[in-house]
Amino acid sequence: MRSQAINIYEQDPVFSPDPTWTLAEPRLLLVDDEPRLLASLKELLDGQGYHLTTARNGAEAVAELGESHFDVVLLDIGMPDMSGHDVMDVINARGITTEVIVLSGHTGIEAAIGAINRQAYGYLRKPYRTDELLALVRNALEKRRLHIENRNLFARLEQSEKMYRFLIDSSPDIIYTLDQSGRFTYINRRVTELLGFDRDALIGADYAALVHDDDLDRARYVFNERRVGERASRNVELRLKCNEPASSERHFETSLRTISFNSIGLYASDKAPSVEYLGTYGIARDVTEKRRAEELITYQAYHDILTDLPNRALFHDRLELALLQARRKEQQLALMFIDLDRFKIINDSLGHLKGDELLRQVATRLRSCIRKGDTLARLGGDEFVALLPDLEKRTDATVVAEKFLEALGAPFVIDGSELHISASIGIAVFPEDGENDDELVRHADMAMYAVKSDGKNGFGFYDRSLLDAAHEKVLLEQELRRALQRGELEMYYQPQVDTAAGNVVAVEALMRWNHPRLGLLTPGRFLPLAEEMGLMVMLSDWMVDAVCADMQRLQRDGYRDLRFCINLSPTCLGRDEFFRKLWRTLEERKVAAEQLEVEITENICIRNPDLAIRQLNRLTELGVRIAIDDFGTGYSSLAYLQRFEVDTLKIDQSFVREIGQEGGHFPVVLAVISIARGLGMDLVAEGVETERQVRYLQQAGCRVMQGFLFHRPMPVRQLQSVLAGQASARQADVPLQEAG
Ligand SMILES: Nc1nc2c(ncn2[C@@H]2O[C@H](COP(=O)(O)O[C@H]3[C@@H](O)[C@H](n4cnc5c(=O)[nH]c(N)nc54)O[C@@H]3COP(=O)(O)O)[C@@H](O)[C@H]2O)c(=O)[nH]1
Repeated sequence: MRSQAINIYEQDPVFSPDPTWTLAEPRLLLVDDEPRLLASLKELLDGQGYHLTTARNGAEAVAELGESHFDVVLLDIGMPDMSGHDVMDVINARGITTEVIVLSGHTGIEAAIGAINRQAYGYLRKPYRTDELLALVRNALEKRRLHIENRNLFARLEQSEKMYRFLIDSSPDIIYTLDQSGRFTYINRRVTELLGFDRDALIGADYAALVHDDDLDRARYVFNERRVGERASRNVELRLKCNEPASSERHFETSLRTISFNSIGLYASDKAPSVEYLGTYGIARDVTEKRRAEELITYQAYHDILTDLPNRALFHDRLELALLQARRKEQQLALMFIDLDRFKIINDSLGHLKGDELLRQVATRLRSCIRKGDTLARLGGDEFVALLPDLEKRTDATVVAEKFLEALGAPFVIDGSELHISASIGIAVFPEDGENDDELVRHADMAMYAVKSDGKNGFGFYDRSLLDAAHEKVLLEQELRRALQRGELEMYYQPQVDTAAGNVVAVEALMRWNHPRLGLLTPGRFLPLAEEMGLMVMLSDWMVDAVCADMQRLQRDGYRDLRFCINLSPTCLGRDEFFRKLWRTLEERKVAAEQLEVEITENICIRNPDLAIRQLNRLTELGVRIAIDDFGTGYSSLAYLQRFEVDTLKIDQSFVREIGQEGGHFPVVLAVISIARGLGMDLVAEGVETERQVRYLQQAGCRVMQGFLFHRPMPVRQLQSVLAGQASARQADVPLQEAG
């Protein structure tokens, strides 16, 4: 509500009430050049309740009239300097409001005519009768009183009219009246401010000049409203045209405003409305901003703010509708679940602002691949869905999926740097792969996961076998929860061999699940599930216990220098509790922290490098060694390697696997070896499977190796025999190479 302090009296002095317009003590001016007559006149009027002022000639009278206000002037005509007529001319010329009674010694008619022509109230010839004079003065004062009352009444009327106009014109609403044929008879100033129309030009114009063509039908009821009271039109919203005042061309409609109308019929009499219908009176309130705000809220409720794509809610609405139509027309429709590969890593390493920019660019590219009737929505994070109604055949979805992958294939430029990203797309087609909204989404999601676990960057359709896999997953989840209590988990150990000395210097602890139904499962089958289910902390705690127990056992066997390497998930490293647990267990088992090495991957520093570095330093303080696993495959900055103590670099199996042909050159392997040397770290090559690899690595300067060529991961009992065999072989001086 706008408020504005306006003094309407200031705008027009006519409406100021005159404080002198009161007859409490009437003011009389007595003018005569004959001092004796002036004195007797004064004496005559004294004691009558008047305020008397005297003037001895015309000039004095004019001066008094200029200074004070008088209700009645008793004026002599024949004065030497200035006649009574001259004084009256001054009174008339200056617009002085007073009543003049002429007192004349002249006997001729001219003096009387002159006085009457100058609007004298009365004329008395000298000598006059006292009672006659007093009566004339009283009558003049009565006329004066009536005049004052009239003026005050008029001023009040003018004032209230002005107040009414002011209120109507400063109303935030458009207020109007129409005649019986729908033509404006009145409209307030607000119409100009709001719609840009000249209000005078609108008077006499048909209301239709203002109304948007599409709303004319509804407008008819509002603008021809004959009803009054409760039944009259209330809060009817119409769109009104706006006039563009600045344009030199006659550009009539430039935009629209939404206006809410309340209107009633206007009748000549309040009492009998049906008798004489005059037209319609209405108040129209601008609700455009309210409407826009509501529209924005609705838009935001159904759209993803980052990409401007439909969100989950709108997507489900559209899917429901599309399904209704597809059922009715017996058509197919495709639902595609699009999930970006490795987005989390990119987002964590580059920061969320760049991640957001990437998502925006991805959305733009995906949108460019679909047709008008299709819907692309963002469900959240890096998950998009596409809905393709009117699908002629299943393979049409293939074309769109290929387009999506191709569109994402070109590099993205974010802040001047090039970025590559791919996507895994799962497709479910109605009615074959799902009958309803929920089923289709679930099945497309399953198909997408299948693509992910099949190497990502591709697309695949849902089929029943995926459902079996999903059931299997649910089953596995339940079994994993029970695996710990049932003692089905077991630690295996894979030796790391110093190929120059020929002995096992360390073992990597690798978890196994002796699954009652599926046999021995490697971590790839159940650790991601455990991570997803939030069981990782529990499993890690169990692993630390189990490894420390085995360390103690082997220590008792005499292997005090054997190093045990454990894999640690970032989820565990972030917990303070883990350190207490590790320290307590090492204490209880009486094994040296220096015998333990924690393998982490480079990515551990991506999400929260400061926390990771703090925690790694705590491990070092405990005496535990740190190894970087899969070095060279992740996303790390060498700068991080200098912020905590790294004891060992492990050359990743993928690099070792490349060492194929004899005499070849494998620069990544050489680079990792020289980094380790340069930073004074130990080196382990993992995944060594061939003699050729051993030779190359040895020549390049890497002595310690781990791989199937030497040993596969094994249970602790088997490890004990390997170590025992190694000890006796050394005694017999037999070269170390496992037989099986
Ligand atoms: N947080 C935890 N993670 C764990 C734990 N135990 C294991 N893991 C992680 O699982 C990854 C896979 O382990 P696994 O399936 O046991 O595979 C290891 C070896 O069996 C395999 N390997 C070793 N030598 C060879 C070889 O010559 N060829 C070949 N194809 N594979 C080989 O490599 C895995 C060990 O590699 P790495 O860890 O990179 O040294 C495992 O990598 C852990 O990340 C656990 O208790 N907690």
